Amino acid sequence: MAFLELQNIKKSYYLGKEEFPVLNGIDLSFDKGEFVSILGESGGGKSTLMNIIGGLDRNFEGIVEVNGDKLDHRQEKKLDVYRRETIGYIFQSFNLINYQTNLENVETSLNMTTLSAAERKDRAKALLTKVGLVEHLHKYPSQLSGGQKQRVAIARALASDPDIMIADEPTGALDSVNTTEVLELLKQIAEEGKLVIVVTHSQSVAEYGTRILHMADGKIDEEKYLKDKFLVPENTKRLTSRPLKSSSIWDMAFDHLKYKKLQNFLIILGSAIGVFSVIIFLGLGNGIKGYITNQVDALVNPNYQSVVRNTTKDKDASAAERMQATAQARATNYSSTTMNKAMLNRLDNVQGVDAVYAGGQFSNAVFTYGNVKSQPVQIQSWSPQFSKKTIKAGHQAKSGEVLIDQAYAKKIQSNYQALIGKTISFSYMAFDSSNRPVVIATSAKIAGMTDGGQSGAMFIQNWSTMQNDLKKNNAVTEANYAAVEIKDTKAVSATMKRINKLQSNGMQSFAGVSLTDILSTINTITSLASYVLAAIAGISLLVSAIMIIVTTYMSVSERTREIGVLRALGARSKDIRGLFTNEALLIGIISAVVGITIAYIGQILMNTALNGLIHFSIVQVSVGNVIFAVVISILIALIASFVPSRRAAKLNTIDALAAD
Ligand SMILES: Nc1ncnc2c1ncn2[C@@H]1O[C@H](COP(=O)(O)OP(=O)(O)OP(=O)(O)O)[C@@H](O)[C@H]1O
Repeated sequence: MAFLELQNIKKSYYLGKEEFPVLNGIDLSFDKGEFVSILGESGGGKSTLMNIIGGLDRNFEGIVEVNGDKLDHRQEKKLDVYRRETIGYIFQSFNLINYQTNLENVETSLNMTTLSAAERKDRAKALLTKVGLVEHLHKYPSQLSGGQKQRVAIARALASDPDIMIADEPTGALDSVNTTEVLELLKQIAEEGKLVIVVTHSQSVAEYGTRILHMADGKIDEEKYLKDKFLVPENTKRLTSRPLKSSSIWDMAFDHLKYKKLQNFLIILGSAIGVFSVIIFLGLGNGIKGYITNQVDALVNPNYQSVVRNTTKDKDASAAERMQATAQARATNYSSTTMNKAMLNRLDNVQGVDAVYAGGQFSNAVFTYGNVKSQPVQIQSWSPQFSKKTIKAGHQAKSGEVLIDQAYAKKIQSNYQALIGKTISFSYMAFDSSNRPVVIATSAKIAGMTDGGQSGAMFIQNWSTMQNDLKKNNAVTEANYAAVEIKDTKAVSATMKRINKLQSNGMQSFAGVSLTDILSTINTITSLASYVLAAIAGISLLVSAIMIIVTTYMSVSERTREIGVLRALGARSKDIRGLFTNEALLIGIISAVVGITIAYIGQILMNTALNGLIHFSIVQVSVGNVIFAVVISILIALIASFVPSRRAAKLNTIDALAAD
């Protein structure tokens, strides 16, 4: 029984419904050790027959039997294995992979065997030595002559130790010297016991073989035996094949990435800028939120909240609106705004409230030192709600003392701290029990200076000192606001809600805005703004996605032949998809790393630059932000490469090999 048998092979091409028969029933048998040349007119069907023998063409009629086993052309996986183990291809136009060295080209075929890395390297070197290219191992195909390229291709075809070597016009692009050298190599391969089938137009090339077949009109019309077939050595050690290793697919993707340096550098730069901007905006959002919280914490203690008596009947008014109404009512109907003991006790009994501190706030206070008058300001009693950090010089106001605003103190004299201990006069407006205005004109020792920052100027006395002045002038001494202490920071919001719900005579009793709520609103707005900015920055990621799509498409078209060669060597369609997906993934990963690095440097630079101004790290990139950016970058690369990689994987091998 022959090693390779073709029985009644028929093949037609169709143009619409019109049939163009190419092979009209071919019966042939081949043995190992034969060197068979196929001659024939152009368009006679030689290449078509080769593709069928080589397991590239699946649409034909008839039977191909190899070593007694029928080859099932419907099973793609089996054909992949068949090409990997049994067939070696040599093409007229060499079809070497241009971004791999000669050694790597041969190794690519060996990467589909179970040999170890060292064994693969040794075998690739030995094969290139055998074809006379030991000095050119690390050169690229573009650095070789045509004859040398074809010898690399022969070494690659031999790498997996196939039984059948198919060469379609292997000398078509070579001069006579190189032709002889290549034919000698092919003859040597046949002598080693392989079946060599060569398609040629040249009678002299055909004469090299052991048998000549002539094709015309899709049939073998002549067959001539020139010599005996070569003896097949027995028990030759065979290589075991395996699918292309995934590490090799990564290596190839990386090699191609390096080969197209400039193009990929630009894409990576574009994507990295996108990643950088997204991270920086998210980090800026964190920083601004942190900054606001920090600023507010520096001014007020979140565990103390201001509460005033409610004066409006409008139940739908927000707590802030009701507080505003009370502030206005102080000037027109003062007695409606004061809180007596019973009211303060009521507050104290609210679940979550740990203590209640009564206090007073009066507007239209004017301070006078020498002839330096202040603007009309508010004077208020010290509340535990205030942060001690607001006192910039001196100490808290004790009995008979007052804390004055630092900016005003500076206006009085430049060495303003020398004012501590000096007496200052001031007046403010209060009310008597009949709601008539009473001017409190008094004086106090300056205890120190405050800086209210964003919340404005702060003039502060202790409540009992203020009450004394009020009493002396027959003004109402009841509190007009209270600070409630809520020790459990998490309970602040809920406790304030309870206070706002308390009612008497059908209207709410109190009004109080939780600073925590305001803060969380501000923080929500800041987060939103930073997400919007990050999303805008994300547009550049979209652009990079488009760039990846375009380059992967371009890459697929440029590398169509490479795809064909890899398939002919036995790579599976999913290996081809992996090749392009991996390259896009590498771009995504490198972009993320570069983007994160620039963002990290940017964060340091921006924080250093702004630290003098705000004493706060305004960009605070979190680990979560970084992970988010990496995931987005990789996802975009994956999604962008999805369609082009699939297209590459689905390419028909014969068409791919015929690509220009
Ligand atoms: N994909 C295809 N679609 C339609 N017709 C095709 C296709 N491929 C090949 N043919 C036709 O099939 C016939 C045989 O082509 P094939 O390439 O096998 O011939 P060949 O003998 O190898 O020719 P040459 O010596 O010029 O390479 C030709 O007439 C060709 O036009």
